[in-house]
Amino acid sequence: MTIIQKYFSDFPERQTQQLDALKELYSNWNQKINVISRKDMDHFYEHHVLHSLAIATQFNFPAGYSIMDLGSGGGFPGIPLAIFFPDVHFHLVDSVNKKLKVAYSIAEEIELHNITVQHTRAEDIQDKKFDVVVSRAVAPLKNLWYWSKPLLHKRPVHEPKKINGLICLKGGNLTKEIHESGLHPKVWEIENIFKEPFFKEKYILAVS
Ligand SMILES: C[S@@+](CC[C@H](N)C(=O)[O-])C[C@H]1O[C@@H](n2cnc3c(N)ncnc32)[C@H](O)[C@@H]1O
Repeated sequence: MTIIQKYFSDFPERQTQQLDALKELYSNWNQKINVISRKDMDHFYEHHVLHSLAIATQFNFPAGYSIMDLGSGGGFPGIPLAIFFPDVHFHLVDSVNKKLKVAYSIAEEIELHNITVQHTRAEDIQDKKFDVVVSRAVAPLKNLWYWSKPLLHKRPVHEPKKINGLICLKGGNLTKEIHESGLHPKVWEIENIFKEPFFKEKYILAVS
C-alpha cells in the first residue's frame, strides 16, 4: 500500500492496519464472489483504494455525518472512506446482495464499525436521510441526482471542504452526461491530484 502512503503520509496505526488488510481479504473473497475484475487486483490499492480516497482530498466530513454509498458493490468508495473517516457513518446500498455481503464481511474482518449495508435499489429508500451521497461508476449523473436528492438532509453548508449533496467518481468524456443532467456540478480532475496515468480522464463531481 505504498501508493497510499505516497499521498497520505500520516495515517494512524489502526487505519494503516485496516488498509493493509484489504488486499488479501478482497483477493480471497473475489475467488468466491467477483466484486473486482481479476486483472484489477494487481492494481488494487491504486485503482480502488486510492481512487476512492480522492474524495477525501477534497472533502472533510465532520464527525457524526451520515453518508450513503449508492451502488457500493463490494464497498467502493465506502470502505476506504469509512477507514479514513472513522467518526462518520457509511451506509452501503446496492441492488445486488451478494456484493454487499462481501463488503460487510470485510468490514467485520477489519473491525470497521462505522458501516451498515442495505440491499435495495436507492430509489426505493424512503425512511432514511443522509448528509452526503457518494457513488462510483453506477449511473448517469441525472439519475444519481434524481435518486439522491430526496435522501439528503436540507442543511446548507458554507465551508469549502464540507458539502451537503452528491459526490461521484466518474470517468471518460462527461460533456454530454453533464449537459443531459441539466446540473452544474463542481468538477475536479483527479489527474491533478494523483499523478498515476490511471487517473487520466477520471473526475470527482459534486452537486449540492
Ligand atoms: C459498476 S458497479 C460499481 C460498484 C462500486 N461502486 C465500485 O466502484 O466498485 C455498479 C453497482 O451499482 C449498483 N446499482 C446500480 N443501480 C443501482 C440502484 N439504483 N440502487 C442501488 N444499486 C444500484 C449495481 O448493482 C452495481 O453493483
